Amino acid sequence: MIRFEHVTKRYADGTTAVDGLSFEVAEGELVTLVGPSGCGKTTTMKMVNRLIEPTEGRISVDGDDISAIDPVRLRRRIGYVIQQVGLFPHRTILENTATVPHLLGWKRGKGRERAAELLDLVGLDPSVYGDRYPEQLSGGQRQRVGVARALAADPPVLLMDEPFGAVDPVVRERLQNEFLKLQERVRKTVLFVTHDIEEAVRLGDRIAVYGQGTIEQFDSPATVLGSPATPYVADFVGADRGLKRLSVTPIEEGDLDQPPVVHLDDPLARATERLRAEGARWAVVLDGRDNLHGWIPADATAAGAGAGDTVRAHARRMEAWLPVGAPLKQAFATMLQHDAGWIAVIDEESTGRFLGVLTPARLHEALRRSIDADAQDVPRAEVAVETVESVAKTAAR
Ligand SMILES: Nc1ncnc2c1ncn2[C@@H]1O[C@H](COP(=O)(O)OP(=O)(O)OP(=O)(O)O)[C@@H](O)[C@H]1O
Repeated sequence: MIRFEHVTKRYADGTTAVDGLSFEVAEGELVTLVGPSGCGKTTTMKMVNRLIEPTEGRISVDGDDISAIDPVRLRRRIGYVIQQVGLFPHRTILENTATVPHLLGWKRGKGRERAAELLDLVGLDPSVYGDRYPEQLSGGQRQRVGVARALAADPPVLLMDEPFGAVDPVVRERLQNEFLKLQERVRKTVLFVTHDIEEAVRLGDRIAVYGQGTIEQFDSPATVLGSPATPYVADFVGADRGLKRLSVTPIEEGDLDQPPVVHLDDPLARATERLRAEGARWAVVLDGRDNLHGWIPADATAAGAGAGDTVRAHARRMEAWLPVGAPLKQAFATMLQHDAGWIAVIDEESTGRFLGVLTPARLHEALRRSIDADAQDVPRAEVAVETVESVAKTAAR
């Protein structure tokens, strides 16, 4: 879909920012360009929408040589999201989002309708945020508007230059998760620039690791982490690649344990009796729709329970939970944050249906699974084997 053939960019002062670059991004693929500051990532990206012209070589989008396409027309086929978002301060969020449809000459109503749809898609209720101005939004919300605006005219290609670089790490991780879900639905061909290897491995179907103006390795995240092509890549990927593997390995349903489950309206005496009979120290508490409510200890009856009590009166809320598919790293961080021996895993934040619990032992197994799967592609000796204990030590340092 996007193809670079022997592309070089030399600036007027003689700086060679990009040197003989050749690579391809397939349709619907998300490729992250990662590397240290000044290695040529932004130059690469800006050549795709002709904000910068190459000195040599050829770039094509969907088979068309872009040097033959009028830059303004070209940019309308390509969504562009940057760190500074660049929203118009005196236009509402809805108007900002409808910028490209407006430029394309869509009827006002149709453009606004599309903008509202897109705001919804990035998790901003248009009836709440549509009439606000950019300064009335948080940094993370403004980034979402940037993504919505870039998608408004449904371009096949999306260029994203450090789009989540300016927000704090927690918001950043949330935006990354949301963007991955969105990408599953819209399947754009994406070039994504970042200097953060962790972001690169989390988001990319493939990663291009840049040296100085050249690509040192272009491969799947697992291969880049498990089998760096050069000492430079190994150094850039870093010694803590076991931790990064935690970032790219999702929690799967098969990783979960099934502890005893009770419901809010169950009689307390019966529930605790059952736990005692099963030798369990606690049970997960669900509401009437099988959504996670919390947990209850086996000795709840000892804590001054009345005869007619239900589980509801003694259940404790559960803060340590995650949706399935979240990275193991987040599970590990959640366990540490809540000082929890296990965390609950639910279907999706929106439905809340309880699926099971993840324990440290199961987390360890999941990590092994990821390493073993990877070892099929790369020599075993190359794979860093991390245990939960060693990861915990690294994290504690
Ligand atoms: N207009 C310009 N004139 C001269 N040199 C430039 C120009 N723009 C960029 N460069 C140089 O080209 C090289 C690549 O810059 P580029 O912005 O592509 O890097 P980058 O990898 O995106 O860096 P960062 O992560 O800091 O944004 C750098 O050495 C930079 O100083």
